[in-house]
Amino acid sequence: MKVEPFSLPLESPLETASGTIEERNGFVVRADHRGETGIGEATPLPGWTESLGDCQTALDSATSLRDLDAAEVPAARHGVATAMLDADARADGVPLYQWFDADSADRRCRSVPVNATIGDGTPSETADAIAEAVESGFDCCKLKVGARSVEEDVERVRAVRERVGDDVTLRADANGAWTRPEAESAFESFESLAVEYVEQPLAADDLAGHAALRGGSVGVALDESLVQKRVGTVFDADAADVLILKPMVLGGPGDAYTLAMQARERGIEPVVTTTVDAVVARLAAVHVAAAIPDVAACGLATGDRLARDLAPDPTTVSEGRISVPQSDGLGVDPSEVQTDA
Ligand SMILES: O=C(O)CCC(=O)c1ccccc1C(=O)O
Ligand SMILES: [Mg+2]
Repeated sequence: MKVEPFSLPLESPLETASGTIEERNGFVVRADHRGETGIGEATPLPGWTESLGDCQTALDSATSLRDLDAAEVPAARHGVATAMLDADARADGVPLYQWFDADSADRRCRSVPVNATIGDGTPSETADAIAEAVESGFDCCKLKVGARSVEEDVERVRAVRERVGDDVTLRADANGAWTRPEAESAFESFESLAVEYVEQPLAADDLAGHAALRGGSVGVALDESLVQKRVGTVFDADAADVLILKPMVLGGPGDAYTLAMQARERGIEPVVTTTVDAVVARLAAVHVAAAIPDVAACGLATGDRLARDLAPDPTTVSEGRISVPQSDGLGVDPSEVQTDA
């Protein structure tokens, strides 16, 4: 196994209620498996995964995937798991999304729907950013809330709704910022603004609070709660309409795919997102989404936030969809991946 560090600045930092993401540091992993060299990416995100140092330590000492615990070092595990899956899918001559479910291996998925991701900002900045996204083809936009008062966030969503009309699906992501009364007030206002769902309105450990918010027209999506709680506990709490699945946070593409299928069985809609990663991990997330039949719009259109990348991006985003590479494996040529770009 070969592990190389990289550091990539963001061209447009993402402002959220739990801080601003300004750069992404991680490791490219190359692993020989079944006669192929697969490529993976471990890009830890402080607060969501292990630290960069712990990720490096785990990668340096691991000899196989089994040495890497999804709950302890999810990003390191993601890096190795992705490299193995890339090699597996190459060895079997299929794009990675087809490799996840052998029973429907001839199902073609050429693109998946995506949402635009809009950070915090004033009402007019937010309306401008969403109008621009809609102009470039997105019909589903997610905006970050919770960094300012609920009144201001409601004003932002109202400004957006007035600007883009009723045909655009709007989602919000509070990143755990609200108290129960704040969330109740936001949900009440968001009903008339036709917000589809709110991601993580309350603190990650407040499953009962999330369960109590459900039942109206605004859905509850859990994201950070999956980091904090066992998935069985989340399912048992009946606290979510939607589960946000981040392969980097969950220990790899295979773990995320398995969770997506478990969610579907329970009537919970899976939504796959990146953690604003480099191209290798973004592709892994695209393949997870493509493996889910009729997947809802996913948070995969984050590539253009990076100022530079590890390799050319084979995907394109247009008309609110991201293309899915159809070549074997992830769809990136390992010889084109450079960590010193
Ligand atoms: O879901 C999206 O649209 C993009 C991904 C995203 O918002 C995100 C990116 C990095 C860290 C956390 C989050 C999040 O969903 O909270
Ligand atoms: Mg979220």
